[in-house]
Amino acid sequence: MTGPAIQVENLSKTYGKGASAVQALKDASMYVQPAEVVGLLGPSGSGKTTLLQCLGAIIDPSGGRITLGGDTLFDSGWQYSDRRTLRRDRIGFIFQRPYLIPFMDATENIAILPMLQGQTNHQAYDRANELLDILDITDRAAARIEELSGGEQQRVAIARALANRPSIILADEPTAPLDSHRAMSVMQLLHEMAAESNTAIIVVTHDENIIPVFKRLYRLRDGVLHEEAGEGRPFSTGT
Ligand SMILES: Nc1ncnc2c1ncn2[C@@H]1O[C@H](COP(=O)(O)OP(=O)(O)OP(=O)(O)O)[C@@H](O)[C@H]1O
Repeated sequence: MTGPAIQVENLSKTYGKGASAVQALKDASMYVQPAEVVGLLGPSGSGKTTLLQCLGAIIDPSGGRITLGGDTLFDSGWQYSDRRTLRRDRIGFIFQRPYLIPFMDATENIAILPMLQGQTNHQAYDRANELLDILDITDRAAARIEELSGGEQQRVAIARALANRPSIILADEPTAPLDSHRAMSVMQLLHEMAAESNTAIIVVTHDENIIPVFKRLYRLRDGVLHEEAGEGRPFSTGT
């Protein structure tokens, strides 16, 4: 193993200044190994979204260090001027709602990112078809987004997050809109995808049903991050 996919050291984030300043992250440190899926828990307002947005290079941390696959991304300042390209090429995002492009079909929604990355249409569609196959939704490839169920849409969103083979995926409550059976199958898929593509995945969740599947967890309280051992409960087969 070559070291963590992502390493965070003493990350802090303060919103605002003076009397109205909010210290949303206080010296947060964490790591995720390649192919590992970790949970990120914490009550509302504890800093989960702030941490995810710092890791996703969406907002600026106030201090600390973020290393992605050995490359320093942030060290008291961003080390990459083109953070849009950094996000597109190296980080995958899965949100609570899939945010798919409604006038494109499932395949096009997945192929668009590799095409933006500069791959040929042929390569991008090959990758999209491969992911549709792995995620077992090939039969819905040509469906418009509105014709897909919530679970199918979330599978397409997972495929899109994997399309550019990112080293890390940030998932913000990916199972929130799903019933418990679909939520568990999305979690199982995320674990399979992590193992298959050596991707590190951080899953923010409030979902009590899925918390037992994590082997390792981080919990935020008032901006302070702690590591915890999880149950690592196996997925039951045949569901
Ligand atoms: N843009 C902002 N400006 C000022 N304060 C903010 C901003 N965004 C978040 N905060 C504050 O930072 C703290 C952490 O917020 P954050 O959204 O990261 O929490 P969270 O754990 O994701 O909450 P939830 O589970 O409700 O989404 C909260 O006190 C919040 O009010």
